Amino acid sequence: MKTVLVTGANGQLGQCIQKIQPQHAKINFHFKSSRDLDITNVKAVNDYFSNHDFDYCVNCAAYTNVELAESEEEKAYLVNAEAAKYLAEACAENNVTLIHISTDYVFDGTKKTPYVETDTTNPISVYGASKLKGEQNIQEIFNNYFIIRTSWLYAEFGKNFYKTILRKAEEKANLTITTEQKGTPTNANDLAELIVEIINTENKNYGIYHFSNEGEATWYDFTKEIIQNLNLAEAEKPSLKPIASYKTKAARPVYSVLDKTKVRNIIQTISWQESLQQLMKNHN
Ligand SMILES: NC(=O)C1=CN([C@@H]2O[C@H](COP(=O)(O)OP(=O)(O)OC[C@H]3O[C@@H](n4cnc5c(N)ncnc54)[C@H](OP(=O)(O)O)[C@@H]3O)[C@@H](O)[C@H]2O)C=CC1
Ligand SMILES: Cc1cn([C@H]2C[C@H](O)[C@@H](COP(=O)(O)OP(=O)(O)O[C@H]3O[C@@H](C)C(=O)[C@@H](O)[C@H]3O)O2)c(=O)[nH]c1=O
Repeated sequence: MKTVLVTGANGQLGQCIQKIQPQHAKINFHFKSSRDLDITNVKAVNDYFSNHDFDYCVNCAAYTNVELAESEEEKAYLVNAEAAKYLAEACAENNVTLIHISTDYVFDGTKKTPYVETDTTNPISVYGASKLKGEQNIQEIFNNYFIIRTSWLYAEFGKNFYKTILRKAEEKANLTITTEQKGTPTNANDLAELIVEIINTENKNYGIYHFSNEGEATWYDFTKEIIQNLNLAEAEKPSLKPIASYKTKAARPVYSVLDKTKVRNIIQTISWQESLQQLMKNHN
């Protein structure tokens, strides 16, 4: 039996892990929402670790509003960098393995081929910079971590681009979506499977890993695929127009496809289209 703390458990990824809990009876999960355990409260974190005997901490807690982070820099760094340090310190102190999630936005997007784990980071947004600082803080403290960088997460839970498009489709809004960035949409349910696989196999190959679904897409391509999979007659579908750029406060990498060679030693990866279709078959 392994005992696992999941922080930020009511977010998108946290809920995906909660969903598969019944299939993993050998894991004793402690799901903690932001209300139950505020990871920026160092005393609360240390007390919680002292009172339990965890094998793993899966940190799903984060400040994820890329736009708002530009004007709430302090808050973004507190959650994404400082609190990641508190968790790493508590993990080091209590001999707990930390599974921490990071992002493709740690890169600047100037590469033209998939990013490998050792590529130079150079975030171009506050969110990306705060997540990178979180990675660095963890690495300075100990070695027993998995930092999983992923991209463009979506699921049936929480707030994400996929759900925004479903809502707009329902409203029959006219969609104008950018072709400026290329990355890989990733079903957060697949990331949840990877995390549980690491725990179940007691994988000790610590380090940074890149994980996403396979293939590449622009946000426009992703939207087109979502609309194609909607259970609606053609006439009922929303109109969709590609645009060169969509005005935003935060800059986003124009290219952020991740190389999955390393993570394929742990889990098989599937194409983003296949994973999207599976999700939409079950939720439409
Ligand atoms: N979403 C995406 O597209 C991507 C996400 N990632 C990373 O994946 C991870 C999971 O993201 P995702 O599930 O989508 O994010 P969500 O925003 O859906 O969930 C984050 C959760 O963290 C909680 N949280 C925020 N502050 C604190 C705090 N101080 N203490 C405890 N909990 C807190 C939030 O709670 P509340 O709502 O109550 O504040 C929320 O439930 C994050 O590390 C993110 O950076 C990486 C790439 C892509
Ligand atoms: C709503 C909307 C957005 N866009 C553009 C804006 C932006 O360039 C792109 C993506 O929009 P979003 O703001 O929803 O996505 P964004 O918040 O940038 O998503 C990111 O979230 C963080 C947490 C990550 O870690 C990243 O991997 C990535 O998933 O789509 C349109 O072109 N049309 C629209 O109607």
